[in-house]
Amino acid sequence: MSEHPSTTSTPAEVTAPYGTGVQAAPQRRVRVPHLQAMKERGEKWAMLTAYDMYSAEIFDEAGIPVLLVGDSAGNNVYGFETTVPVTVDHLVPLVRAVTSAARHAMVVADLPFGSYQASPQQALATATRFMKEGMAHAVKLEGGASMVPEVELLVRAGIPVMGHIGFTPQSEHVLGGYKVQGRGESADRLVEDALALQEAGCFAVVMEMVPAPLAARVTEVLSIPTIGIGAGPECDAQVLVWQDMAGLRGGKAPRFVKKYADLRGELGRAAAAYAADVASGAFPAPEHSFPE
Ligand SMILES: Nc1nc(=O)c2c([nH]1)NC[C@@H]1CN(c3ccc(C(=O)N[C@@H](CCC(=O)O)C(=O)O)cc3)CN21
Ligand SMILES: CC(C)C(=O)C(=O)O
Ligand SMILES: [Mg+2]
Repeated sequence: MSEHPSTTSTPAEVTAPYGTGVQAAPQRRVRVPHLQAMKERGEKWAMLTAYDMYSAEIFDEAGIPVLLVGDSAGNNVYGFETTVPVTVDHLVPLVRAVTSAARHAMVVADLPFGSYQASPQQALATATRFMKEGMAHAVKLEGGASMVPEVELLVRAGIPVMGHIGFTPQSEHVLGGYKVQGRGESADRLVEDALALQEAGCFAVVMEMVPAPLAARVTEVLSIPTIGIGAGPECDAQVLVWQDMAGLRGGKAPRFVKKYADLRGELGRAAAAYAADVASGAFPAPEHSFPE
C-alpha cells in the first residue's frame, strides 16, 4: 500500500503529491514546488539515501518524497572507508537504478569529490551526465559561498541543485575529522553560506552535524527547505543513510542515527537458517523441485 499522501490507485489517476490542496493537474513526480509548498505549510518530510532498485522501490512506496543517491555509496556499497574515492562512474549506474525504480520520489544525485570543484564548466559537465545517463531529477554538491558560481551555472542550465553545508564529508581531511561545524564564531559564516546558496538558486540545503539552535536559525532565515542530518529537530526535513536507519550496518552508528529496524540481525538469521536447511537436507523440498 502506497502511503504517498495523494497517490491512490493507478499512476494515471494520481494527483499532485505534496500539492497545495488545490486540485492540480495530474502530477506523479515530486518536484521542487512541492517541497517549497511543504515548507510554507510547515510540513516536515524525510529523505533517505538509496543505491539500488529494491530500496528505491520500497522507500518510494513508503511515501518518501526525495531519494538521494549519496556518495555515501563509497562506504555503504563499495567498501571504501570514506566518500573521497568515489567517482562519477561509480554513481551513474546506481542513480539510473534508483530513478528506474522510483515512480514518485524526486531522485537527487550526489556529485562526488573532484567532479565539480574545478570550475562551473566541470560541474555542469558532471551534472549533465547524472541528468542524461542517470536520469536524475536534481543534483547535490558540498560547499557554501565558494560554490556559488557552480550552483548558478547549473541552475541556469536547468538543473535543480541541493546544497550541503556544515560537516561536508568530502572535505574531512581539511575539516580534521567527523566534527560538528558552526560552533562559536563560525556560526555566522554557516548562515552566510546557507544564504549564498539560496541566493545562487539552490532549492534546498542539507545541514550535516550542526548545533540544533544554529540549524533552527538557518531554517528560520531561509525561504527554501533545510534538510538536517545531526542538525536537530527544527529543520524542514531530515535525511539518513538507509542502512543506518534500518540497522543493516554493523558497528557504532553516529549520534544522529536512529535505528528503525534490525535488518542486520534479520538477514543474518535468514542466511543461517537457509544454510542449516541445506546442510540438513530440508531445503530444497519437493515444492522447490521440478518433477519429470
Ligand atoms: N553509513 C553512513 N552514514 C552516514 O551518515 C554517512 C556515511 N555513511 N557516509 C558519508 C557521510 C559520513 N558521515 C559521518 C560518518 C561518521 C560520523 C561519526 O562518526 N560521528 C560520530 C563522531 C562525532 C564527533 O566526533 O563529534 C558521532 O558520534 O556522531 C559522522 C558523519 C555522514 N555520512
Ligand atoms: C548523508 C547525505 C546527506 C549524503 O551526502 C550522502 O549520503 O552522501
Ligand atoms: Mg554525500
